[in-house]
Amino acid sequence: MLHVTDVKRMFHAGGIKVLAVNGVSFQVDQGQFASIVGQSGSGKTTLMSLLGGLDKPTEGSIEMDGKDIAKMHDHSLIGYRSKQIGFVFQSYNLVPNLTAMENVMLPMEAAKVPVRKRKERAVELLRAVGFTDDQMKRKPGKLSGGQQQRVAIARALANKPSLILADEPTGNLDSQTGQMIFDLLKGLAHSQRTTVIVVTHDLSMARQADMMFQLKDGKFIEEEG
Ligand SMILES: Nc1ncnc2c1ncn2[C@@H]1O[C@H](COP(=O)(O)OP(=O)(O)OP(=O)(O)O)[C@@H](O)[C@H]1O
Repeated sequence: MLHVTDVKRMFHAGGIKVLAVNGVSFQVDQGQFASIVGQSGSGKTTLMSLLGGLDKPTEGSIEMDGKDIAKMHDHSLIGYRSKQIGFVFQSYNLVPNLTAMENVMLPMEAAKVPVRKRKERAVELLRAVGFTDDQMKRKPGKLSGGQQQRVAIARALANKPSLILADEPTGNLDSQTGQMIFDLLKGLAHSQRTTVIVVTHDLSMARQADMMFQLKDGKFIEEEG
């Protein structure tokens, strides 16, 4: 379903050319849980931006269900992002003055899902990430980091995306909570048949994915370390 072929992304910084992504190819099937691991500056965030349609490659193709997003115009990319991609960030990015329920309902409101359906789906998703009815009514400030990330994951799933992109989703969590979030994402990839790609710099976590890609200087390398 996701087919990336020889993707490059070059930046010009102060007269110097930087190949942040330098010829990356891979394929991930529906419902697979993949990890991208690499040190700081290896090109992880740049690659995720390209996959999420937030940036365009200098060369190469990124086919999602047969459509090359590298060739899409800006208005089609906006549609691609809102309908097909769910984003999960290191810093959760929840709206602080909305409850967990309301945060999960927000993307459905943007997609014009009827109110009753929004509520039903938000409850279903929050239960799937382990929330009780009482916790659903709390605002982010009254939830732990791990719980906030669970809300963010439920929100990312709201519009039934084909692909979830999670950039360092466990980066702000202690190792035990981080492992639980990682397991949750893996379980959801399989149970909801949503492809999940997680970026991490934690090799031991990355190894637990169905497939692991190791980035170094913008290229995939054979596993090391
Ligand atoms: N907008 C930009 N302009 C110029 N250079 C950039 C730009 N974005 C990224 N780079 C360069 O591309 C390389 C890859 O950066 P990127 O942010 O993708 O790495 P990363 O693996 O996500 O790092 P980190 O783990 O620190 O977030 C780095 O050398 C970076 O300086």
